[in-house]
Amino acid sequence: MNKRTERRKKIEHAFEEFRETVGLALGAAARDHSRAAVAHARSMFELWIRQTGVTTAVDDPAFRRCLDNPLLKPVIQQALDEYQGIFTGWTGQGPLELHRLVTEAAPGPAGEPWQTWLGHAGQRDGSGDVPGLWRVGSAVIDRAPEREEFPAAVPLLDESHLSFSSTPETRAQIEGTVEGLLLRLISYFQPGTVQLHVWDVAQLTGALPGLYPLARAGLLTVHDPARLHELLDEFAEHIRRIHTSVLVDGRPSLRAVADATGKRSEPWRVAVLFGNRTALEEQLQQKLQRIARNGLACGIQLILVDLPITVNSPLETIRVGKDGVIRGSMTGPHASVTLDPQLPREQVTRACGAISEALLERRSRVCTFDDLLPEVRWTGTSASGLEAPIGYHDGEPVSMIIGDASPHVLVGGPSGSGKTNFLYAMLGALVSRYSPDELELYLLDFKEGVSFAQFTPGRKDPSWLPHARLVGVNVNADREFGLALLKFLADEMRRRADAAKHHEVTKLEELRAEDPSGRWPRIVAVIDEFQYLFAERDAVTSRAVGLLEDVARRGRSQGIHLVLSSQDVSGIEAFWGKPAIFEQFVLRVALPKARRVLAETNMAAMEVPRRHAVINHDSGVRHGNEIARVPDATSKGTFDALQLELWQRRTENLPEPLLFDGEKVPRLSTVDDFAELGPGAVVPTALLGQVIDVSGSAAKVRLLRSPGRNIAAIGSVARDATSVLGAAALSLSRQHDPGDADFTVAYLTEDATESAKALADELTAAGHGVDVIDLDGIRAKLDGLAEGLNTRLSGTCAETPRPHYVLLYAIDAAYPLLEQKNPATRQSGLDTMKFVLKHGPEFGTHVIGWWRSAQRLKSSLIGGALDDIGSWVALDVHGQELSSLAAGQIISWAPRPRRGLFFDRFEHAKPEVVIPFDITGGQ
Ligand SMILES: Nc1ncnc2c1ncn2[C@@H]1O[C@H](COP(=O)(O)OP(=O)(O)OP(=O)(O)O)[C@@H](O)[C@H]1O
Repeated sequence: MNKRTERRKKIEHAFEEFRETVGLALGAAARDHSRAAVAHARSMFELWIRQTGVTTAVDDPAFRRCLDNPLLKPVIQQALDEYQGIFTGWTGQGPLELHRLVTEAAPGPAGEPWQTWLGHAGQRDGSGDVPGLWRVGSAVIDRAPEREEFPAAVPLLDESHLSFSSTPETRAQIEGTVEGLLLRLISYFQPGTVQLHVWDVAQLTGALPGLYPLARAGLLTVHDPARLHELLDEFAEHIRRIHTSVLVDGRPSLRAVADATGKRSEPWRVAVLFGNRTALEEQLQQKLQRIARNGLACGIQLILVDLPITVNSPLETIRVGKDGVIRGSMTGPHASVTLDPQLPREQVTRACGAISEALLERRSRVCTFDDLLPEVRWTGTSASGLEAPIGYHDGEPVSMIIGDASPHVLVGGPSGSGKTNFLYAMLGALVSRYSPDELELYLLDFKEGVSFAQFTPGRKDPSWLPHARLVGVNVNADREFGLALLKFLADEMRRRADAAKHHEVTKLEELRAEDPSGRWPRIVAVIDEFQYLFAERDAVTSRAVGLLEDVARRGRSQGIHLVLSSQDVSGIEAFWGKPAIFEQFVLRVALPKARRVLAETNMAAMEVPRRHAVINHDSGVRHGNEIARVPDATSKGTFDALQLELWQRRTENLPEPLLFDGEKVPRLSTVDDFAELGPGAVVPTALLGQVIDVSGSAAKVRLLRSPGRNIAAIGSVARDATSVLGAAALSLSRQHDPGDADFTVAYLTEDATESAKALADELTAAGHGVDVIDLDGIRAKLDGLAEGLNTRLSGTCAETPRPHYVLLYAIDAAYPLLEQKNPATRQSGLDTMKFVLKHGPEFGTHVIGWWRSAQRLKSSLIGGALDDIGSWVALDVHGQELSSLAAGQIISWAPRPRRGLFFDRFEHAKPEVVIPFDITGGQ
């Protein structure tokens, strides 16, 4: 091969190499380009997936084409792996856990499907656990790898308000959800525990028609579209009331009170307000905001539908988006909610009907007297007050509290409205809770009839009420008895105040703490038909008003409480004229159609049905109204059975209550003051009758050996006058040993004969010397007495004079005889009588005489001799005839049967009423 050829080959080879090298370089570049292009495509693809979301991307048809591209597959796979990785904690676990939580927080009708509860009335009373959540539907997390459902629920009652916003297309669906939610609420609790209020801006009726049967039982109120302000005002007032009367001890909410006391005292009020997507006018908006802010603590729950509002309180929302997707604040923005389907209309109506029925039935269930009584008797302590149920409302007890905040009670209602029955129910509830050491009762009934008499032992029923210390019946003619009771209470109040002062405290509660061994029961004084006490414009009324004012104002701190009952409070001028008294009667009880017991604008008593009462612890203002059905407490087997049971429980040493029966004439022999008399008295005391006081004491005249100690019975009523003389003689007789006293019994008219002789027989039987004389012997007797006194006056007799009681029956009948003068001495028999009256007492000779008129007494005792009658009992004699016998004071006294006016110049400032004793048939 030549050189040329060789060189050529070399060149060709070099070119070959060059080409090869260029080819290699170009191939590598193309490969790099293609690799970069794939990487870029993958990155772009990944970016797109990330931006769109892998789950959305997977659903995109354009995207689906890329799924087959093997170059992009790994990108998808990686995104899907990552996405699955993110949900590993959720898938399978999350929804299950939510199921568990909601089942726990929303038990029974709060969360279960309607088939298990719709149509049955709930049993829970709201005091125990309240569901934390209430189901509205289900939800799914939009982008979860598995579309696993979980329940969607919202907190309600006490926790949060709820707001829905819908689209026009979904409004009906939202209404269905609201209906379902409300049914869950009312089916969970006892009927009455949740009350519904519905307001729809657009329509008078229409919203939630399935619930209308609830209105029958007052569980649902549909409000007028134009009157939202009324509903809001009502709620605002409710909030105020709860704050001023229930949340008074620092507890922040009704829920807190229920947790502490174990009792939900107020129903929940749920207001469902349907709007039209425009805001309310400013004023309503503000009211609604205030209610939203303060309502939850007071049991008010708002459910708003399409009512735009911003609130500064917990508010859950459920909104339907423009895309039709429903989202809730509980489930968050990534979950779409499927609301539970609307409940079948027919079943809803039927269920609401059944719930209403259940409530009406429970309300009408006759709560019995026994329902008012505690299972265990006498366990209550009255240190800080008295509290007892007196009736029921919606099956729940309604209590009354007598204590520092509501010390006195005013009960009103027309005749037949049930006042007496109410008082029995109240007393039954109290006496079964508090023992006689905790509570004492003073019971006064001005009504004709003897309704309180059953508290004392009777002939048929020996039992008596252990708490009763005093029972007054048939006292309408004896207003003085009301006065006596008030006086007793005022005295007791002072005694307690002194004891408190001694222990350096001011109130009964503190006194009891300082003096634990002392007996300081609360005292409740009940005066039925108390208007009789103020019936006249006289001294009794003015004294009663003064005492009542004192007790009403100061009794509260000393544990002395008044319960005044009347058929017509408005007629009691004396009472109304004294607002200071009236204000103290904070607790008002109005029976049906009662007038003026409650505040003037409070008409509740006009609407309350028979056998119900309005109980108001707020001086009768409207927001304090509580309605109670009062059980029958007067039929056989109610109060009487309780009394028998408590009577058997009483301690041995408990004394019987004192009975004052205005219709009964007290027997001398049964009076304590008589029984206590015995021989050896330093100053003999004559008992003339029973005075009207709380201890049933006798009118006493101490027969000192001093001038003026003679006694006159004045008036024409033989029965009463002879009683006065007889009781005086018999009581004096007991104070002398047989034979130690002399009695003269002079009967000078026919109608005195029988009683005078009977008395003489009794005195003789007691062993005393008795000289019985008639008209024939009177002059000689008086002359003899005068002679004896003369001897003593002249000092010729040194013997101690014997007590001598001279009983002159109708002495004025002997005046014609006595007026004749003794020709020798020029003295008349009347002069002799005056002499005996004047000088007798100093020597133990006391005249106890009956003059048949005041005029006759006065005419025979002219010239200062009237002063020798130091004490008297006037019977059918008018007040003005008596002034000269009572140091000239004006005496207002209108005679009344079986009553006398007693005055003892040496003891009394004013006369007092007495009841002449029954002394017939011996003591
Ligand atoms: N809650 C009730 N349940 C059953 N019966 C009742 C109830 N309240 C009242 N009664 C009955 O109604 C009647 C009248 O009641 P009550 O005597 O208590 O009325 P009142 O207002 O005291 O009437 P009055 O002033 O005329 O005496 C009585 O027969 C009583 O038994």
